[in-house]
Amino acid sequence: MSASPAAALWGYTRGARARIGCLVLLELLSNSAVLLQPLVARWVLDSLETGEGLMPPVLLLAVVGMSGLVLATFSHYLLGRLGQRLVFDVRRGLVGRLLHARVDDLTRRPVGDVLARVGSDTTLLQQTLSSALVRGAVAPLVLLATLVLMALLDLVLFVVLLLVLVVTTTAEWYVLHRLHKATEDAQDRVGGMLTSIQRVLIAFRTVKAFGTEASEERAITDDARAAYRAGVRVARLDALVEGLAIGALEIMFLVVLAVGAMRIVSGEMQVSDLVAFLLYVTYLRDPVETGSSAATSLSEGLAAVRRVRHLDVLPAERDEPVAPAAGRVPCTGLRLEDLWFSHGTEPVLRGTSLTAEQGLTVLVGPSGAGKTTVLSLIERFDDPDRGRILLNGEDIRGLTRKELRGRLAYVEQEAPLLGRTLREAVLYGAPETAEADLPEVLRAVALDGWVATLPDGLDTEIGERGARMSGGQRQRLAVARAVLRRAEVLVLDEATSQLDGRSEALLVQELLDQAAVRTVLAVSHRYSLAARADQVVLLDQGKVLATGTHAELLRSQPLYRVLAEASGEEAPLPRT
Ligand SMILES: Nc1ncnc2c1ncn2[C@@H]1O[C@H](COP(=O)(O)OP(=O)(O)OP(=O)(O)O)[C@@H](O)[C@H]1O
Repeated sequence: MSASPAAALWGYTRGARARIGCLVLLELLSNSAVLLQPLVARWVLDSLETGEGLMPPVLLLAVVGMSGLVLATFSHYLLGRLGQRLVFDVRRGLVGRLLHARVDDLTRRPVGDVLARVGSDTTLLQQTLSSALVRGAVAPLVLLATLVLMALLDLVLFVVLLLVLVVTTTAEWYVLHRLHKATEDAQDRVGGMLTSIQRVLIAFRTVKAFGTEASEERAITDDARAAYRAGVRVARLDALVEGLAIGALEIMFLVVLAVGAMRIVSGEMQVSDLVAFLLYVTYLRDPVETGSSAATSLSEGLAAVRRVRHLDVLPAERDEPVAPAAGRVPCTGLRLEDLWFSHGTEPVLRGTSLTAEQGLTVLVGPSGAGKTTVLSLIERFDDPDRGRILLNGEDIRGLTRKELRGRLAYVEQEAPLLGRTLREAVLYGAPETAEADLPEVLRAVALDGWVATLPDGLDTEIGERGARMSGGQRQRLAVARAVLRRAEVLVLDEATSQLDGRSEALLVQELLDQAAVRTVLAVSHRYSLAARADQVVLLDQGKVLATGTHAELLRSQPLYRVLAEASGEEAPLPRT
């Protein structure tokens, strides 16, 4: 967040500066054509008075007018295209940042707010990065040229006009400063509203079940109202800026007309000079309006940049190996040695050590014991503060994250699915899988029967009527997806929590089959899985209390017995 918003905004134009330069030239050309017109009009009027031929000045006026029009139209199109291109570049950069961010950095942000920053804030930037930059650069030059031409036409009128200009411009800058703050506030409020909507959408069933539609509606409406009020404030200040700009020109026109008329009466000025001067006064409107709308857009853009930068500076996960080449340790599977980890000040893991070799290891423990945290460290979503993790004898910090994750297959707690169709969802992460392998894996997770009932089978779109998936079906598909990766280690977080007895029995069997050829580490509250495991590790308050079989832990660990009994599953072994 070190660069100022203005520097960051300028940074976004990298790669397009030559195009911006060409557009500035094009705009200067089209404005020059416009600025020539009053002088040619004066020539027309003088020709009328002196009786010289009218044709040359009228023809020149037409040519100059047409050239200005063509150049302005072309420039308008090119500016629009440039804006789209620059916003595309910003969005592409942001998407890259988001996807390479650290899990914790991104998941702690409300999704709605992230969406607002990537969506509406970047849309605001579009205008700023094209029209505002180019026209904002050209407008002062055009204004200067107009003023110089006016000064050459009549110095007294010019001084009068300058006084009005200074007063109104000062007022306009003051309002612009307030507009800048108001815009930032309005964008923040839109982000807040989207966050509230996202919260409700995620827990929509709970909202219905608890009958809280009305209170949620009130809360979101309050957010929407706050966004509305902030937007109205922006509109008010925007209108004020616009009004000041137009009002200033009206006053200038009247003052110039009055003073000019007096000067004609006293013989100090020609009528054709006053007409040309008045034309320049009307032309003043253009660079002043363009300048003020460029300033407005720049102000909005800077507010947007500030919000976009919050995402744009998200540090990426480092992906180079960080451990010194300490050499291999003779062990297989996963070995966790004395892991310490904290999210803040309080450690979540306090010297966790465990070994999971080929076979099924089930990690159990009370809620908040640190089970998911252990899996996060194995996947290197985070690195431990102390201790190390070995994968088949190698310190995982000696592997790139990509390499490490390629050797693991992970099923996260909510088992979210990615992909448009069921086929894409199951092949996610293993797209090279042969079509012939799919029936077997679907059978293994007991989804073959359900898929057979769908008219479009695996091509059924997820989320559409035909494929509304239950939590259990989603979990089974997530396990199938992980199995297809044929990784060295299968890591599962509560992968059987939503299954009925029959599907669970099938899935447990599949996990046992997997455990016959690879290391399977499963966090589970289901003691039916623990009962079939090669070993069970009991974690409590970030420490391993005991390791053994289900029967051994039932006998020796009161906490394990309490947890097993509380799960309400099949009766534990007799106590000693
Ligand atoms: N991103 C985070 N920031 C701060 N604290 C966190 C974060 N993630 C987890 N924690 C805390 O770390 C502790 C361990 O959480 P973890 O999710 O590992 O427990 P768990 O054993 O998997 O629990 P459960 O069985 O309920 O899923 C909890 O106290 C939790 O509140």
